[in-house]
This record gives sequence, structure tokens and C-alpha cells, in this order.
Amino acid sequence: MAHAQLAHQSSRETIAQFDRYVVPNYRRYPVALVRGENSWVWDAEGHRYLDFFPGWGCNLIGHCPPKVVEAVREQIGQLIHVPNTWYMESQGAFAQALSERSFGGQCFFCNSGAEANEAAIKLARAYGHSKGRYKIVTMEGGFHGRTFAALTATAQPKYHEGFEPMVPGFVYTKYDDLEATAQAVDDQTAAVMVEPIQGEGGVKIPSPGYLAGLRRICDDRGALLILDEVQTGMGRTGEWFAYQHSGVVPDVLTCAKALAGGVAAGVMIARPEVAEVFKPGMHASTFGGNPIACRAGLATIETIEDDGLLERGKAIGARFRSQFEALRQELPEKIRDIRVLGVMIGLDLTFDASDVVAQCLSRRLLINATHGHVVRLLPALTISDDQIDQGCAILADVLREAVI
Ligand SMILES: Cc1ncc(COP(=O)(O)O)c(C=O)c1O
Repeated sequence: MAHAQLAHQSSRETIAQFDRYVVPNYRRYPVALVRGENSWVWDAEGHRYLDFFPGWGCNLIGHCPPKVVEAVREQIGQLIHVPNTWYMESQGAFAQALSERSFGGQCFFCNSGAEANEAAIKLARAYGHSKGRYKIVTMEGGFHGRTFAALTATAQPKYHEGFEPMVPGFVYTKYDDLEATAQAVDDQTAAVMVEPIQGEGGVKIPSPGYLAGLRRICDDRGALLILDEVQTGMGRTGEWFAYQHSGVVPDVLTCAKALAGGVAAGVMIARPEVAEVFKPGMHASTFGGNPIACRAGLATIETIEDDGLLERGKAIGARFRSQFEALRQELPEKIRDIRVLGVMIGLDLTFDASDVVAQCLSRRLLINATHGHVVRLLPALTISDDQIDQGCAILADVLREAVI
């Protein structure tokens, strides 16, 4: 039986439905979440959790940010969906806002990071087509999504296993190694695609000068530079986009996750001279750039600017860093490295972090582990100092108690 109204059932009842009716492709925590407010979330039993990883990075301005909620509520009562055969004010305004905060490019909207990267890969191939350029060079340890081209771009064999053959024309090289990349790029290369910080790959921040070096290689060889800012973009690192720390400008940029305050949205932004190769009919997305997502995106930008959240992100990062530096002094055998840029935070442990995640969950702190031993935190730009201190105290206790 289907109910338009939910029954407010227990976590256990929801889990039973999932076991029976939902494809088992996710490992889930045994909790059903029902409500969120800024950096707090509540489960079906009414327990409150402090969220250091809100929405896997999608809730960068917190759960249910008021301006986003208001914009979506208003839009949903006017028009829920407008396909791309029509103009709509919200899409034009959102494209202008993103273009003005990046590099003056043109926007293609979609619904996720993988889709944004598919668009970027297709655009690079279309742009290079007449010159025989089709190869896409990507970095080992990178992550670009689960659809086929994005998955092939993801140079991690564990994600390809069982799905081969992959899409032809992809070349893998070492991250943060300009010499290796220079060797991988040739006159058949359409684009080099890279994350300015590898997120899923372990919050890896490359050496200073890395993006500038990649820009030089691309310019010398006539290849495009695509930056995957699906995770780093929209203010997470203390600038609108992570490339802005470097002064290097890409040809194509992708962003999703936090783009619309937690509403599903993705975008590819391309220099107009590159974007123009996409003629009508060459690429599309039915839901991409819908008015709900675009209104939510505009409200996200307004919130970040009105509340000074880019600056706040830098201060939050500094507070986490100082707490973790002190903890590393205390636990040098457990903490190998601390990597922070804005609210993109990695704590590299000397041991597997999965039990740390479970222990934090049992104390009602939500965190993530990636690449086995890296605790990854993507806290909201709206988190308070008190909440940071509370969560860090829990994490510190868990690390103190961890047996290695
Ligand atoms: C850098 C990067 N690119 C692409 C993706 C894929 O995004 P989505 O899951 O929205 O398809 C992710 C997701 O974690 C990501 O971190």
C-alpha cells in the first residue's frame, strides 16, 4: 500500500522495507534520519546527531537552510518543472551568478556530479573531434562518478571491477606529478581532467604550483583543462571554487553536491569558445536546470554572500586544524597527517578508520572515512564554534580509546 502521508515509523520498520524493496548497492548505517536543522539531524526515534559530514557534502550550508527552503516552497507552488525547450528566468539568473563567480563561462545544467563530468568529457571530445583529439587524461586515485565515462575517468580499478570493458580513450597518470602528466599528454589528448583536491581519494591537497603546471602542459599541447569541482566547489575551500586559490583558470569546470543547498543539481561551466561546439541536440538533460534546483542554487549563493560564509569557512578550517594539531601532539602514533582547506578536512590515521566512524556514530557524531585510513569531514559553513568543539571532543575521545 502506498501512502502520500508518511506513517512516521521506526528505523527498524524502514530498514525492513529497504531489505525487501530497495536494491542493496549501498552499505547503510542502521538508522533512519527524519529531520535536520543546520548541523543537527534527528533519527526516527528522536535521537539527535551532530553532523560533520552533512549529506555527503551536499548540505554545505547546513540542513534545511532557511532561504533555500523558502525559495523551493515558493517555486514548487508556481511551476515544478520546465523542460529545456523553454526559457526560464531562474536558470538564466543562476547561470549568470555562477559565471560571474567563476571565469565568465557558459553553463550546462544537470542533476549530479557524474552527469556534469559526462557533459565535460563529451564536450572535450566534441571540441577536439576535428583535430583527432579524443583522449582524456585523468589521475590515479581520482573520483569522478559512477556513470560509464565518469567511472572510466575514475582511475581506481576497484570501481571498474565487474563492469569491464570500460570506455576507450582514457589515459591514467599520477596525481601531483607534472612530469608524469607531461608524458601522458600527446597530440591526441582532448583534455586533462583533475580534482583540485582529491576528495574521495583521501583529501589529498596537491603541491603549490600543480594546477599552474597542468595549465602549462595543456596550453603547450593544445589540450583542455577540466577541473572536477563537484566536491570542492561552491565555497567549500574558502573561495567559490578551489582553483581560485591558484590563479589558474580552467577551460571547463564541473560542480554538483553543494551547488543548490542540498537540492539535486549539477553544472558544467565552459569557456564560451569551447561551449559553442555543443549544438542543439548534441547533449541534454530532462531535469537539468529545472526551476526548483535553480531557485535553490540562487538562494544558496545569497546565503553564502549575505552571511559571509567564504570567510567563515576559512575560520572553521583553522579551528579544526588547531584542535587536530593538538591531538596529533598527544597521539603521534595514531595521526599521520592533517589536511585542511576551508571546510574540506582530512585526518590521515595510521590505522583503518571504519571503527572510528562506528564509535563516533554510537556517540551521535556523524563523520566519514575514505581510502581506509582517512577520516573525512565536510562540515557545514554554518556550523558554530561550540559544535566544532563538541564534535572534536568526541572524535578525540574515540581516537584516544582506539586500539591499534
Ligand atoms: C570529485 C567528485 N566528482 C564526481 C562525483 C560524483 O558525483 P555524484 O555522486 O553526484 O554523481 C563525486 C562524488 O563524490 C566527487 O567527489
